[in-house]
Amino acid sequence: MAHPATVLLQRTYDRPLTFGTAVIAVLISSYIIYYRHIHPLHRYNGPFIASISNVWKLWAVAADRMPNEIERLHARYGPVVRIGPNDLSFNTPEAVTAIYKSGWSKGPFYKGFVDSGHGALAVGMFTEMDEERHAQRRRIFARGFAMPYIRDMESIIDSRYAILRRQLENFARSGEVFDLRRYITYCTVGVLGELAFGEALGNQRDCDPPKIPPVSEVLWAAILFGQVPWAAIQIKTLLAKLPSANARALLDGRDRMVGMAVRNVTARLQKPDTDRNDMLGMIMCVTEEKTGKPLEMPHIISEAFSLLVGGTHTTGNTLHALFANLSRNPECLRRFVTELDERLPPLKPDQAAYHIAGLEEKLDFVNACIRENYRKDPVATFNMPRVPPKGAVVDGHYVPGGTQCSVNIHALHHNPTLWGNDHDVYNPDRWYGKQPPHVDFLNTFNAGKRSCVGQNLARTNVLKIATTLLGAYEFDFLNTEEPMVMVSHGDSDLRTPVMVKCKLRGRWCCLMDMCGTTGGEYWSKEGVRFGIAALGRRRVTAFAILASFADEAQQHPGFTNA
Ligand code: HEM
Repeated sequence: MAHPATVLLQRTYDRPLTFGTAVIAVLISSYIIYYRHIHPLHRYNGPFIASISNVWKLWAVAADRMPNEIERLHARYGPVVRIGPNDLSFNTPEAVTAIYKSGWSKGPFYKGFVDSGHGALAVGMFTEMDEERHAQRRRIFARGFAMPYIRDMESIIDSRYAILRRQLENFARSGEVFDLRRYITYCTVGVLGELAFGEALGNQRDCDPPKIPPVSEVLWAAILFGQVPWAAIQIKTLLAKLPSANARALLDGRDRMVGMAVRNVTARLQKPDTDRNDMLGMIMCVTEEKTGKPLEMPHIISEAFSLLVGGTHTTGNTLHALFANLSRNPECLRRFVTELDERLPPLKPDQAAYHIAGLEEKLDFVNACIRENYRKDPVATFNMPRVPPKGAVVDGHYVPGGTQCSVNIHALHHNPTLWGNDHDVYNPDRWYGKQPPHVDFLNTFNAGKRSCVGQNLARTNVLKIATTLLGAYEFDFLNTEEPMVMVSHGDSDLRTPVMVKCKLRGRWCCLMDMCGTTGGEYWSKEGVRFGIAALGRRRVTAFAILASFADEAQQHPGFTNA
């Protein structure tokens, strides 16, 4: 009788397909058994598919649902969820402290942001995994993002707001309906361009959409690649071959944006002696701490790329959400405007916006509205994993070294144990009262040494634009019955338009163009303009000023000259 081993070999030889299938089945079962029952994260709950592959994360990003899905998983499984074979998600402030304030490095996810196959980009501040090199790079940027620099540059920032106001004043005059989001986007992109590159980006004057940096597409691609960084190049090749316009747009967006960064840096290098103290100029002047050499071109381009990605879409989207939230809460809008009227003097006729110095301190309810918007609709909503070098405890849970740990900002801001069951409701009053939520509950700009370096600029833009627009114009919001649809490519994007009609509010009505000093840059109420015209443009009389415009008129040089 033949030996059993010989029989088995003989059968294997006879039926190779069956044997092959059996081997594959054994390997797959062992893989699943390992990740489900032996792997150090096996005791953490989460979707089955997430425990054995990164397919769940890929799906959540591809479907634009990552933040909402993470929120849903926490509601189901509690404060810690396994969202990948080697990934844990948390949703508590204690976890924010442990993960982001302990100096852990960024996880392999961030390799998705480094160009896969494109020569121009090097590792930059945002993607740098080495903490020491990151700290050096961040020191370079520190001056450019500090509040004193932003105050110094305020007149340049305001020059962009002046264009925004002229656009709105044209709409006020024509009575046309428009989508406020568009004009805010052009303005915030313009501001970033001025500060970062010394020249406007995005063509604010002509409102030319192709000139807006395609940040959404870039983030979508980077975040998708980041879920499986070891397969980024293969995914890119696959996407390029798909007969899908969306896939093309994704890849084109990334290439277009790299192109924008290269163009801006090249243009800036050609005028090294410009007296404009922009951020790129600062970066070009610095030298690497260790070598004493100036930064090489791919590094400069990479930092320019980070500024474009980090600084444009985020600020614009925050403001879009703020206007959408206020328009759906008329009582909040009324209190916001009343506080502006009570606490701020009218803008002077030649002032495009309020000065940032002391502005926040003068306002309470306005700050609560902005803070609540940062809470309910944070825009940076991709998972931002950090990796402990060795085993650590996060919010009472043991985490082995090398695990990707993250607190999704949206999930934290919608954790019912922190905010109550009305976490989906826009309610600025939750920031009032004897016990407002702890400041650590809010993590819009993330925490620790890799938190948002541009937050001073972002906060400045949000506060100045919101106060100026709502102080100067009365908006008729037209589509407030439509639900606010936020889609997340990783930076949440308000898809619902903010359709408005606007008119100048009486107390802001400007006499400037009546006095003929600005070449018609400002608009005035028809009735008053009429009266002035009859009297001659430079003769502003008490008749024309009437009581409600007296303050503005008296501050205007044209008044004293008249
Ligand atoms: C409302 C507006 C903004 C929000 C919500 C926001 C949010 C964030 C968040 C959450 C991070 C941390 C990302 C991570 O850990 O992976 C970050 C980093 C960063 N942000 Fe912002 N940001 C905003 C505006 C800006 C602006 C205006 C700029 C530049 C002008 C900017 C530039 C950056 C850069 C360069 C980083 C990387 C910092 C580092 O790794 O050290 N951001 N931002």
